[in-house]
Amino acid sequence: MTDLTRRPERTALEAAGLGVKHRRGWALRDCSFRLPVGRVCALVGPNGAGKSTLLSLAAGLRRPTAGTLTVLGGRPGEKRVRPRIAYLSQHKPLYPRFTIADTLRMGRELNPERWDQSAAERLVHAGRLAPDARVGDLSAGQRTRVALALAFGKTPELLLLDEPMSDLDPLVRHELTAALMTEAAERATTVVMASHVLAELDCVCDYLLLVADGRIRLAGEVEELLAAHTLLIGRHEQPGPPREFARHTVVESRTTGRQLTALLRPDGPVAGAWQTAEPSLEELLLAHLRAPDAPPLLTPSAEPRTARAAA
Ligand SMILES: Nc1ncnc2c1ncn2[C@@H]1O[C@H](COP(=O)(O)OP(=O)(O)OP(=O)(O)O)[C@@H](O)[C@H]1O
Repeated sequence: MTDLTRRPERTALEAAGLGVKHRRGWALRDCSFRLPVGRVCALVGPNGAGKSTLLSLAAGLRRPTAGTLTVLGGRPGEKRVRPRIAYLSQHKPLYPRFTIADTLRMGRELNPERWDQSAAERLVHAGRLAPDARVGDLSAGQRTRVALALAFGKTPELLLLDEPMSDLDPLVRHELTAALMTEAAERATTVVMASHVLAELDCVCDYLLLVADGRIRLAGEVEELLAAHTLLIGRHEQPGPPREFARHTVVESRTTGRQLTALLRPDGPVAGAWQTAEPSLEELLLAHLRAPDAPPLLTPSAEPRTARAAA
């Protein structure tokens, strides 16, 4: 029976045929995906894959060369969208002459309707930073904390973070990740977080966008993407992949001595005497990063609705 009380999931980001061309080539090409609201999404890919380009498009800082990107139902950067987004770029620009208190005051004045002073201060206090300390005198990690405080204080519906934790020590990284998760859960904030630290994404993100060479390779719920793959280990002495794999999608297959390890997207049961397991998120990502030509996979919630409507 159809549940009529169930509202369709709203969309935080939707790309259709999205492309960005720089002087030397395409940074993003023919990207189509959807990110539903309320997800914590890892944005993963090798250096130069197009992650920062995608985030800066979503923040309204640059325009696509081709296709469209919709953010919270509007155009990136437009007046009704901009106040609902916080974007922390890799460079975390802050005014070095401002004190921390000045910086938070600026946040309050620029976002009078949404500002949450206590959310911003909680983060500053947890780092034992003095409000009268000058931003220019802080370490890189301390500046990251202040930049995150500014982003949290804005109480965004969509938080775009470009490698936010890269210059933090492990303890602070842990603490700030926990704070981020608490704030996101309390307000049902959608978070998109570009990161290279694969092991740390596992417990944090429930959605994944994998970009490689400017194209979307994987998109969707982490659980569904993991469940669609199987890791196989077993004895294999012939050259090339085993014949039993022919009807399945082989993402990656490696042989060390007589042992074969493969990541498959199986189409039914896999014949043969293999040890099988569901991959960890890190195993899934590493295999796809090593095999950029593997066919892309989008789960149903990550399929753009505009494309479906047009079909
Ligand atoms: N302003 C620019 N002018 C010319 N090319 C650019 C510009 N910005 C990015 N690019 C190119 O676009 C591609 C994607 O860059 P982008 O910074 O989006 O990648 P990334 O995935 O964020 O990489 P990283 O993990 O190293 O931060 C790269 O080839 C880069 O050289």
